Amino acid sequence: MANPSLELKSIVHEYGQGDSVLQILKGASMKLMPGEMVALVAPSGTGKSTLLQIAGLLEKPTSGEVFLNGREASALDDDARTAFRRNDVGFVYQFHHLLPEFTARENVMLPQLIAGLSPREAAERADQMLDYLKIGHRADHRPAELSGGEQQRVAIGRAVANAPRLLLADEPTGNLDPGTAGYVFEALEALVRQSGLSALIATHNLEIAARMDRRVTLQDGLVVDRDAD
Ligand SMILES: Nc1ncnc2c1ncn2[C@@H]1O[C@H](COP(=O)(O)OP(=O)(O)OP(=O)(O)O)[C@@H](O)[C@H]1O
Repeated sequence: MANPSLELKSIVHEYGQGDSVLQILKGASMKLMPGEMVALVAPSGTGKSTLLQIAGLLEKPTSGEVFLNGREASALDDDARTAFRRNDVGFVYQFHHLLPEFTARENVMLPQLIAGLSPREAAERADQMLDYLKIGHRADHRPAELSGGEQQRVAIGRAVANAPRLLLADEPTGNLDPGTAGYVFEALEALVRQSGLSALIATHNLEIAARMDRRVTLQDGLVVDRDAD
């Protein structure tokens, strides 16, 4: 059987020190299988962003293990973690974080250039990606010239430009009106389904969550199946 794209084992995470320690995750475990799209739906402050940051190797857990594609990643040194993150994980956030001085195409090219592709290859792939996300006609525009939904589609294109195996998204439609949110999620979903990557997506939008393969929540610092109730 294939390795999970992501496996979290008994993740504990604390913020603060001494008397002010706040234990947010208390032994959270979950698996995400290749091609699976899972919604993380939980109240504000329960640790969704923390969990995503740990899964994407942006934050080291206080204890516990993170496996990406079957490889234990939490024990790697900083350089190896960075390489792993760059090659295997794509991130989408609530706010697009596009670089304002670059065009849509250049924003999607950037991670590919960092990964070593030639400018010509990176531009070709960026254009394909933007076409796929139905914003090819906006490739030469800067983020400030794009609508919120268009900006977020560029951010999705950038996240998957290096063909990661895992996509982590933290409220990717949280900043959009409901109609635009649905449209942007459709583009994200089509891309995930077509490329076979796995996605863990934190969202407060229950309609969007309903369209994923399954839903989990965070309860008392643990990951719990949300479809059971
Ligand atoms: N760097 C930090 N230092 C101290 N406490 C933190 C830090 N980051 C997060 N927290 C606290 O940890 C808890 C969980 O935060 P987190 O951002 O993971 O929650 P969330 O479920 O993503 O919330 P939201 O839905 O509001 O984004 C919160 O109480 C938050 O205040």
